[in-house]
Amino acid sequence: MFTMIKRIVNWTGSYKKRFYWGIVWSLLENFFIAFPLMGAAYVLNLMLQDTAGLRSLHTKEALWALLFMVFCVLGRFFFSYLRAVFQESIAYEKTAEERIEIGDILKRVSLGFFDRHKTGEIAGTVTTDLSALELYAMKMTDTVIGAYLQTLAMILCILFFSWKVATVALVGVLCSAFFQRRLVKDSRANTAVRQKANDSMINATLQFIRGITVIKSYGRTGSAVAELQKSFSDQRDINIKIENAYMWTNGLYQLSLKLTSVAIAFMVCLQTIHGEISLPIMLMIVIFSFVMFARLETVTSAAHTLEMMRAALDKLQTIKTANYIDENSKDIVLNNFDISYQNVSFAYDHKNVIENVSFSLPENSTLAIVGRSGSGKTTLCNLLARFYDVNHGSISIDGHDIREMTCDTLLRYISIVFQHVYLFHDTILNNIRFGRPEASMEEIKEAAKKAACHEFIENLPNGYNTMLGEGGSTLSGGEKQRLSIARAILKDAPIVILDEATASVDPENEHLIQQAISALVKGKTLIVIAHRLNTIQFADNILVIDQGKLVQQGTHEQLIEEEGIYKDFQKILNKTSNWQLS
Ligand SMILES: Nc1ncnc2c1ncn2[C@@H]1O[C@H](COP(=O)(O)OP(=O)(O)OP(=O)(O)O)[C@@H](O)[C@H]1O
Repeated sequence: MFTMIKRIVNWTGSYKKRFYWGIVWSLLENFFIAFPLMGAAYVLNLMLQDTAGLRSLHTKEALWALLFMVFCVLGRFFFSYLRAVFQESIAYEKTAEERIEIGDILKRVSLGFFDRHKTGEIAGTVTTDLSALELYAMKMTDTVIGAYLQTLAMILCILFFSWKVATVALVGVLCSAFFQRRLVKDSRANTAVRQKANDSMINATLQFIRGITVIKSYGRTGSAVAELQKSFSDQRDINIKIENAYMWTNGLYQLSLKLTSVAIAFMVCLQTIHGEISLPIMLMIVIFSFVMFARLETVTSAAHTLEMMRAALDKLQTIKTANYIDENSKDIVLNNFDISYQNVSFAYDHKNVIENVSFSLPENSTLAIVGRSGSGKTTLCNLLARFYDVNHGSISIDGHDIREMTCDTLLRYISIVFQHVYLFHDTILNNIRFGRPEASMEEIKEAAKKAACHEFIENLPNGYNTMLGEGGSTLSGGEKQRLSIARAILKDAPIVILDEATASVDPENEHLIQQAISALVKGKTLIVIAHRLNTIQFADNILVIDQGKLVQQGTHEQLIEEEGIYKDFQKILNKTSNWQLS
């Protein structure tokens, strides 16, 4: 438990000093809880002496005692307030910083990171885990530290009157610590399982929501819901298992503290009978014995919650220690946009996908990449955008290896239109503006006109301020595609990567999209992943990729004369005008 507290303290980073000051205020607060009891014992002592006729109790003495108690109550609230001011907002401030930092990190890691860590896992860290830290990190550490400080303050007060009773109290606390350690051990073992069940539940839920159209269209609602329900019941089972384990050990812990209270009361009675301590002191210590463990009794639940946070901190650590893809890169100003791939090889984990590919693409020219589905076309483009880094060879622009450039710099020069368009749950205006946040309304409308989407946007009830569903779900495929092209036109980057995706739209939309694409690529260095040969016949250079290898290259006229994949594709195209390569 204390290692966990140490971890949380380290996690607070620059707020550590405030946390330590909080402990000082907490200690003082606890002394001010113990002092009134001592004051009450003192007054009681005087009253008993008065009753026994040994000395008379003066009103002045009673007033002073009353004043002292009021002072203690005020002191307690003052230090409690100071502790709250110093400590309580730390977790909120820290988690806000963490969320911003994670956003930054996720922007700079390779896409391979997202292959290794599921979306649910990352979403769980940013939402559930950080929320748990936000809500409980400070509260639980305060509960534990406060409880031990209060017990320490009370034992020190008892020590002032009887070292024997103080020793009994100390031994009792040490015994209870044994059960508390056991509880922490159980919690630690179960937390990892619970965390896994939690991530699986988030993943299953996300998958269910994302795949809802496929699930419905295949009539698999029953089995999909069953899978979702399984993740919910796994989560329930592990929670019940944790609670059961907790109940027993916690029961023993509470019992040890109660027995210690009884032992203290017994001990103090014996000492009173033997005349070692007076009756008022005995009463004070008996009161102490039942109050001193009140906060300590809540420690197990705090320790349990703290252990739950261990997994959250572990997951946070995994994200925070992820390698930036552009760790040692810098901002480079490019003067031209000649692109060159030299002996490029790449593997996802251990699966070779690109093998020794070399080609060059002069500025302002058009390169088309064709090949069967899964041949590596998208991967070749992803390497240019540094979504992944090459394993061997190099890619350069204007003679600079792209690994020397930060992703932000590199991506300033590149616009990508993906085959699967993603639009944000935001207004149409902001979705287009994403290409260039500082763009004016006129520039946005101009880009929309070029991308042949101004008209349909204007016809919407709220025009450019229309809110889109998540992923652009409220628009047709063709409309989404044109909006994404408007976004790229607005960005006006000198290099354009186009995952050509007009195959699945109707002829009218195809015409509009082609019109939008022509506006986008004018005067740019263009790489187009061609799904249909008839759209790339005018490319300056065509690469034919087969199983990650560059097997042919040349113009359409040259390739059509050669025996090979390209000619075969052309034959198929001639046979059926609707044929798709991928
Ligand atoms: N993130 C990934 N992790 C592991 N393997 C991947 C990943 N992405 C793609 N692959 C594999 O790499 C190979 C090349 O994929 P890529 O998407 O580059 O092909 P493609 O030619 O663009 O295909 P398509 O035309 O169907 O889009 C495929 O075998 C694919 O299964």
